[in-house]
Amino acid sequence: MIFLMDLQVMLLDVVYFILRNSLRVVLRPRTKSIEGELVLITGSGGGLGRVFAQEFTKQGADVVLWDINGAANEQTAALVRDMGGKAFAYSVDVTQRADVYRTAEMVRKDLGRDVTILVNNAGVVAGRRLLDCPDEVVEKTLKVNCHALFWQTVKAFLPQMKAQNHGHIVTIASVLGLFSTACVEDYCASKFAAVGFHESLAHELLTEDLDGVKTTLVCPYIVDTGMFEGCKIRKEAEMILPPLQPQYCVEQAMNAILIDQPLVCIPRMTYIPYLSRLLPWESNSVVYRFLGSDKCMYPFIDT
Ligand SMILES: NC(=O)C1=CN([C@@H]2O[C@H](COP(=O)(O)OP(=O)(O)OC[C@H]3O[C@@H](n4cnc5c(N)ncnc54)[C@H](OP(=O)(O)O)[C@@H]3O)[C@@H](O)[C@H]2O)C=CC1
Ligand SMILES: CC1=C(/C=C/C(C)=C/C=C/C(C)=C/C=O)C(C)(C)CCC1
Repeated sequence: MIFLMDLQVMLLDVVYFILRNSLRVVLRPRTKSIEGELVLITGSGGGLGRVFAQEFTKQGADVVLWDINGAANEQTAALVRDMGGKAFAYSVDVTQRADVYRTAEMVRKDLGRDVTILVNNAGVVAGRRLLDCPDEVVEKTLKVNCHALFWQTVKAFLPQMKAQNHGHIVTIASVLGLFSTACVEDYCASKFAAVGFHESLAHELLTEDLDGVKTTLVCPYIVDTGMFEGCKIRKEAEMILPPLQPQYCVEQAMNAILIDQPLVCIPRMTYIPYLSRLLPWESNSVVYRFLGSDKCMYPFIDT
């Protein structure tokens, strides 16, 4: 009897969430205020990280900026201060566990408060054919894009968020963490791992009833930051699915964060190849070939 009642409640919940999320496409839900929150952004020295710093500042949050490139990071901090915001820049190599823990402690001491929003954004890609790629380069991709998530999130900042049942963990993964293509083995492996890490953590928080600690997984398509310079699909397909502008990508991610959306693929059209993973492998391959997405990385790895 209890089983049947649980089943009924579960089915009603499933339908409710499908309807709610479909409605969210047309009716924008209320966004939360993050004024005064302390946001830590990794990889803030350029690309998406820099735009995130500016967008969080516009929302009234203070930003802690972590990047391996001290000079570039200081430039981001200066841009934030020009906007009237508060920025605190630290040079950190997120692959170095000890460096991460030491800097996390320094942030706590310097600012006297805890990070409440963590944006795991730093990322790298080898950009070489697997057999031409030195082991250390493969290892670096996995360390930056995946291992670092453990040090930053679990060890350095999550304990305080859990203790206060307040916070938000944002993982900047990629559509290449949901489906793959040729010649980016290091990157896909690391981003699929990042997605797995993020989702498992999100489940863990839910099972512990820590509903004040939110999670958002961001999966963008190609963004024009230079990281994937040259990556291209078929011309005709590119007219429908052009590379994203960094500003647009970050605005979409911010919308998702501010409404506590658990997953966002940018643009929405990229949910389609994610779902089509259920089709036979061969069917997907012919679609890839037709769209030129099987060899989309060739111009990138050859540059
Ligand atoms: N660009 C794209 O097409 C897409 C990107 N993404 C993801 O978005 C995120 C941001 O990418 P994007 O802005 O394009 O990349 P960028 O290369 O422009 O920026 C990444 C930043 O991370 C820094 N960084 C690299 N390694 C470390 C490290 N060990 N410790 C600290 N900081 C480090 C880089 O410093 P330095 O420059 O000195 O290396 C750089 O400032 C990444 O996770 C990426 O995988 C997702 C989908 C598409
Ligand atoms: C594979 C594939 C596609 C192309 C994807 C590309 C080109 C993704 C590039 C992503 C990047 C560069 C992510 C960085 O993190 C389509 C056309 C969507 C549809 C079919 C499957």
